[in-house]
Amino acid sequence: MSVHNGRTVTNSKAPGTGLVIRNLQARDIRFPTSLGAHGSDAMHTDPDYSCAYVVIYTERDVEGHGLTFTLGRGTEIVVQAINSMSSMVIGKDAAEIFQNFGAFWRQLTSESQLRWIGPEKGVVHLATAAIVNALWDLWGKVENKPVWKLLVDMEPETLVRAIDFRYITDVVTPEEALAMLKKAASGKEEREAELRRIGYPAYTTQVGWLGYTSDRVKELCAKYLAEGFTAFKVKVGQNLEDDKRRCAMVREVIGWDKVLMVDANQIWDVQQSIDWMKELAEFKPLWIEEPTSPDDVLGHAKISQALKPLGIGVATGEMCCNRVLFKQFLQSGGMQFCQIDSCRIGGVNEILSVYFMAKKLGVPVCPHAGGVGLCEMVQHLQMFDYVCLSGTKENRVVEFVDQQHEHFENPTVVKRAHYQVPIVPGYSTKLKPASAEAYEYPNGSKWQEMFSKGIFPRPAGKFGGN
Ligand SMILES: C[C@H](O)[C@@H](O)CC(=O)C(=O)O
Ligand SMILES: [Mg+2]
Repeated sequence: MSVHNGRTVTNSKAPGTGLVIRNLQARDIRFPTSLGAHGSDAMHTDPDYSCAYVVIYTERDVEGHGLTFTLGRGTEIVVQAINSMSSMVIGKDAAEIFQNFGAFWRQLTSESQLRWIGPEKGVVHLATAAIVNALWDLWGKVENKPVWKLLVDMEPETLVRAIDFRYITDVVTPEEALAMLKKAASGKEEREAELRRIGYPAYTTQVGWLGYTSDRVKELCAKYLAEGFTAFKVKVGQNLEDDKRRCAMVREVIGWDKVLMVDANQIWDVQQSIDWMKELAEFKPLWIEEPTSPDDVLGHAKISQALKPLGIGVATGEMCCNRVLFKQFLQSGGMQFCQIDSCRIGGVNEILSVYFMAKKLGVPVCPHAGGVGLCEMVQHLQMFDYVCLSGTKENRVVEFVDQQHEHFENPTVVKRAHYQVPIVPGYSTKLKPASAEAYEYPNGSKWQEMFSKGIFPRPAGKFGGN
């Protein structure tokens, strides 16, 4: 095998496994979550949990489903970006893509004109994520395995070939990644068996959306406590007195032996983050999430240093735009908890590179999952990490939000606050056809009904924004 740095290797084609991609469809799917303030935080006060949803059709009776998460308005722009990229996928042989996925990923993200509107960030990168996630779903289905198991059983060489190491070889090289996988191979079977028995620990954010009333927050804390949750995340950042009141209220219900996290969704300046968190320190939060701009690596490092004596870590990553930013956060001490997101960077391939860097630099990964389909996807990634790479659950937990699962054909299963291993082949990303039809924006039956009842205004303008 030739471990490479994102370049094409010539001997990679598996004979007789051709799977030509015939078509790729992108759809704008939106759920009206703003009506109940579900998903609300200090910055995103009225999110309509949405996604740009991709279906990849092949010459055989197998499809790939993928998505990238959005908040409503703007989803149409991501759909357009996916359409603009689709010619790089249609007509390709998926079997060839999978054998040398890193080289294909580099092609997709390096298209000589399209890259100008990124590169590897923003709308084009969200579009990349949707396409790449659909390809992994397809791969899992072709191999008849859920994606976590596909990764677990994969030859380390094939897995490493899926990653484009450009820009990160100063921290981790393909050879090192390969060595890490080989080193972690001992104990794999035991960890997989344990995962199948117990699952992977989850924390909940469902209790703490900023737009929820106090009664609702208390009721939900009690509900998730009774379900066995031991870690709870609460949104903060708009009003200090209100934050104190809410944190006190949550502590009153969950007690002091449980874990509390707080999330500011980027609302503060650097010094303001430090000052505000000193005020909230009495509630003993494990971490402050996204205190300031998601691009401010040195600002996060300063906040981390200032809060360390208070026992508060900094968590970030859900809006970290690519592996280069993750590299700098991990190198600089700007994140004590690395929150990969399955849709923000370029899909599974790039996320794997972040897992390798996090392992090398000793930072635990706690995936972000507040969004449509994110719980469905990140469970696969974290399970791979546990079985094949980090080999530990220490300081690690996966976010769980209890929303929109009913729209997926194979939703996450969480029991006793643990994600259960997905058993259906693929990446758990297929929406139920009836849900996709009903919530397609703006022509789906649910949206038409809401427009005619005046619940939402009919969209105006070329892009259909409401
Ligand atoms: C707008 C989203 O709901 C966001 O608040 C999610 C998030 O920050 C999280 O889950 O963490
Ligand atoms: Mg967050």
